[in-house]
Amino acid sequence: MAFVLRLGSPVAAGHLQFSSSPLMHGNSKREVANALISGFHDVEQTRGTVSNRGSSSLDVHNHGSIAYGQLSVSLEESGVLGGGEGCRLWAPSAAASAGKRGGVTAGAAKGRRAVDDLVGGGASPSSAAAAAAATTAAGRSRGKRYHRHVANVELSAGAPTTSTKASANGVVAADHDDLGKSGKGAAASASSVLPIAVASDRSSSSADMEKNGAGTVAAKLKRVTLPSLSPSTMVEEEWVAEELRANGQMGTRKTKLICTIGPATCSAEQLEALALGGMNVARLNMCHGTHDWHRQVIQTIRTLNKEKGLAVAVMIDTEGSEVHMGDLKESPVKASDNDVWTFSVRQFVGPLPPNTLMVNYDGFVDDIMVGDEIVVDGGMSRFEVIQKNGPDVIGRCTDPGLLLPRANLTFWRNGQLLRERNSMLPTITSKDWIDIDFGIAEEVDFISVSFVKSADVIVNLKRYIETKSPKRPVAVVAKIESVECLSQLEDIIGASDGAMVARGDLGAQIALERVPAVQQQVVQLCRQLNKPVIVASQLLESMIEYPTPTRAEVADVGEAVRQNADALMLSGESAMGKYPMKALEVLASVSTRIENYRHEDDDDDLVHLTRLSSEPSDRISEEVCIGATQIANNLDVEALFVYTRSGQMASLLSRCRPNCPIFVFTDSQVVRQRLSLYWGLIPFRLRLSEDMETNVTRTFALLRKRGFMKPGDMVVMVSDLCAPGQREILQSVQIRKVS
Ligand SMILES: Nc1ncnc2c1ncn2[C@@H]1O[C@H](COP(=O)(O)OP(=O)(O)O)[C@@H](O)[C@H]1O
Ligand SMILES: C=C(OP(=O)(O)O)C(=O)O
Repeated sequence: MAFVLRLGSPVAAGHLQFSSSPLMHGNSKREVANALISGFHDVEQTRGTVSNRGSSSLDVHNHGSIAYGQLSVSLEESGVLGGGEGCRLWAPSAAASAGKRGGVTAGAAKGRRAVDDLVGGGASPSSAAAAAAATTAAGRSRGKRYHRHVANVELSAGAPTTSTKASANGVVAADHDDLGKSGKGAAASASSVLPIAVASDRSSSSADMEKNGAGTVAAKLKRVTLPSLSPSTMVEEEWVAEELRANGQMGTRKTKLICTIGPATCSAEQLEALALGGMNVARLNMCHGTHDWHRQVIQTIRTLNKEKGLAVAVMIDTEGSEVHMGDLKESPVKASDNDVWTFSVRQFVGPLPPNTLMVNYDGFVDDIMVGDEIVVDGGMSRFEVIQKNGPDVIGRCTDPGLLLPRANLTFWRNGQLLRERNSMLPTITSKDWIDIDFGIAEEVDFISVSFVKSADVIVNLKRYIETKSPKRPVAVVAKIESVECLSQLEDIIGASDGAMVARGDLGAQIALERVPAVQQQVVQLCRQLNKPVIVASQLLESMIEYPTPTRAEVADVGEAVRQNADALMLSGESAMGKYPMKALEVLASVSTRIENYRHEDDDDDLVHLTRLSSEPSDRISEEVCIGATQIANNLDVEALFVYTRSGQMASLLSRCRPNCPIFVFTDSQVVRQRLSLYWGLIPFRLRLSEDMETNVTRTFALLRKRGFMKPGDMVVMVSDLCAPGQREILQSVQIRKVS
């Protein structure tokens, strides 16, 4: 059976307990603890009028090879869960403890709540997203450990009042023939307390639970108080306080998130909300806005990093020699079937004539012929060229749709992409060089280059950056979006510091059905070549307008996470959409859930990683990281630690995609920011000592205070720092317990 928290459930002051469910059998203590803690945070976020400022405790223990856990939260006041959005599911419940308790079902999960169904409660068959997630997980489980991070909810104190009962309307109540004696009692008392629905899960009966020793969980639990992050407890030792200030609050999500900043997100408050909501990199598209506007955003992010101890990196994205429309008087404009529009290379001063669009590429009128097709934004709308008239090309709309400012334009003849003089346009235009100089001067972390067609352009740009800014290199990311680059992927990615699958323009240059395969190929190649990879464009496109994603969008995000991409990027969703914060939340929650399912796929992943270098010192670094990952996975440790000045060892560890988080300690904020883009890395800035033991003590203290670690946790440490008094780099792997 499944008890599931329902949005708007009344809960009474007293004790709220989350227990790990029998479906978590076989999970590690860490996974159980993470699931419970994440459940706790979910309740915090959705608690509505409930105050859970009371005490909380987490108990996790092993019973044989099986981990069990319980999280207790005491509520100071009665109230209603959920504040109008978000409903978290915990299921199933088969615990045998007596007393009043209640679980309530999600009922018909809709919209946003469907995303939350990915928690995997399995109690909401009406939710397509939950079904899709369940299918994916089941399909990938291959009979191995089956991670379902679910926990049940029991309410074990304080009888609710009639009024709270009445407020939980619309909840389905059903019988369940599998209820064991205690389960039935629980359900009966629950329904007298709170309305419930019982979903079937025959594999997890209370008998199972008892057989596995859960009935005695409470008696055996080792009690550990949840770490508090209140400022008063942070300042015992001055240097720890300093490190904490420098390193802010961070999560353990492995997939990194990039937000394009635009009018919807450029204020200091909005940027702070994004940064605290999990944005790892802020992207500025140089197609839009002025340098003054971009500078303001960059400065705000730098200030935020300093004041909040964050490491949000900044990426500028060049416009490139894309052919696109100009700005529109009003936006967006709709082109209807058979409408006649003029595409002109004239520079209009003042308002545009009706049904007229400017085109930024002068050669356009020479390249194009009557009968060709003009495709806007990869298919948002289409026009057939019916006439050429000096600087104007007249097109009749054959496929109605929206015209957005600066929308990309491609030209097709007989079903083939037109590669006339437009294909000879430079990858980096004179405007782009000015933007690149701006980026270097503003000390951005990444420059992503649009429409890369060969590796040369990347090599030249990197050389240019090195001469302009020898002390502070800026990483160069190649955008994979032109048809020409597909035949040279290995050279281009090899020459770059990372790649972006820019699916928007890519989908305008190749058949749409090829895009998923190219995405997978680029993601895999980047991992082989040890370059971070970003999956970009239309991940949550519908959230530009609507507060909830479509099921298909959730599945797309899930697939990119499953492929182990380093980062996901929001474009219009965060730049000019109505719900930038919600879009970021969806990326964060879907990534976290899908990451939990990913381990089963990766058992022999490491074996198939090609070796990167034949240089002896590089070979040693690689093997050290591969070995450390294997140890960490086999021992199921809580975390990997890496001490690094350049970030190289950290990137090699990220490439191994270990099961646990990777805490990186570096003394450079620049390196720390750059590492923000890499999968699984949680970079901290630390004054690195030459004495490794000092570093170890400091990092233990830092992570204990942060609440990431507790005494006794096992970690695997990798270091390439110099030994005291020695010049030679000493690479080491240690297995340590947190003291
Ligand atoms: N700096 C900005 N100023 C104004 N609008 C922006 C800015 N950045 C992005 N946008 C808006 O967000 C949309 C999506 O962003 P993005 O995908 O980066 O650009 P594009 O659509 O040009 O490829 C843009 O079409 C534009 O409407
Ligand atoms: C990310 C992309 O680039 P831009 O936003 O510059 O069009 C894309 O085309 O997918």
